[in-house]
Amino acid sequence: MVAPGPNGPRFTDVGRLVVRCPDRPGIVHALSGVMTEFGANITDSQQHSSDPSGGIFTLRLEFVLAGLAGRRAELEKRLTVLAGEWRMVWRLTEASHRPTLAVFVSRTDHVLQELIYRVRAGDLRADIACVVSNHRDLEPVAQAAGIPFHHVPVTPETKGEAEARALELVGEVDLVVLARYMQIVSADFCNRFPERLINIHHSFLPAFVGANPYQAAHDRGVKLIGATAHYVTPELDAGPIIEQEVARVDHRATVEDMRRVGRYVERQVLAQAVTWHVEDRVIVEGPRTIVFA
Ligand SMILES: Nc1nc2c(c(=O)[nH]1)N[C@@H](CN(C=O)c1ccc(C(=O)N[C@@H](CCC(=O)O)C(=O)O)cc1)CN2
Repeated sequence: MVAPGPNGPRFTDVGRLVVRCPDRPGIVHALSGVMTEFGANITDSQQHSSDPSGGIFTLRLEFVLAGLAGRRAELEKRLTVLAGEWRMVWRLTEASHRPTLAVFVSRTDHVLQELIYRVRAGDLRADIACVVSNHRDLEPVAQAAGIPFHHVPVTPETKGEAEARALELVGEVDLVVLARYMQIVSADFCNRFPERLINIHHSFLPAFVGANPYQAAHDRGVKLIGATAHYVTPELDAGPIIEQEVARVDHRATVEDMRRVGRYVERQVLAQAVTWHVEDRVIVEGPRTIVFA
């Protein structure tokens, strides 16, 4: 990230462009040519070709363009022309935009607390618009942080209505985070936030899918536990993985020991995934992601 500041560019002049298209020679030249046309200075560029013999090309540019907001429409018009020529899918964002998050929780607070801390510290450039929970345990946490808290109880019989109520309360946000929210969400919920719904699963996927992975890990006698942040799909814990981490345990670890050690892994993994997402560093390619960290 370009370091804005007294000697750096104005934050409002920093833009990001993410591009995906069929891979062929000349793409980088064409894109950098457009940047040059507008007098934009490319400050960071990362790219990936899925197959050297011709697959999918993915690129992420950071650039500085004086008066970006006022020239955005003109730049988007030019990129639209280029996209037609190269069959590109593209996304342009202004680094000064602070994405809004809705965070869904149940009873455990460590992941929510991590997000609140990182927003307050300025490490996560986003704003938590609301917290939604099927329990009231974490209402004091949200209130202490000045974040609206919505209690939406869920029972097997009322799951559909509860989800509709939650979505109505959330409204339009940039990203929804399931921060140890212990409810399986519907396909409709997933489709409302395509590639904008992130879950933290408390195991090193694909191991131990489901609601109680630490018990399953203990029963299996693992020597490593872990956490996985992934985009949410209707299939449980099977969405594209964004970030993972593991921690060592041994024969002395109880299930509670695993939960305690795992909490520190979960909070780090989820916060890193959300940070990369809001910085436009994660691109979904089929069942996997490309992360331009
Ligand atoms: N559609 C999806 N929904 C959710 C996913 C997902 O990948 N796709 N991840 C889960 C999180 N999770 C594990 O990380 C998880 C949460 C809950 C359950 C579960 O069986 N819940 C029961 C109710 C349990 C209860 O009431 O205490 C259920 O929903 O019927 C499994 C895995 C979040 N949602």
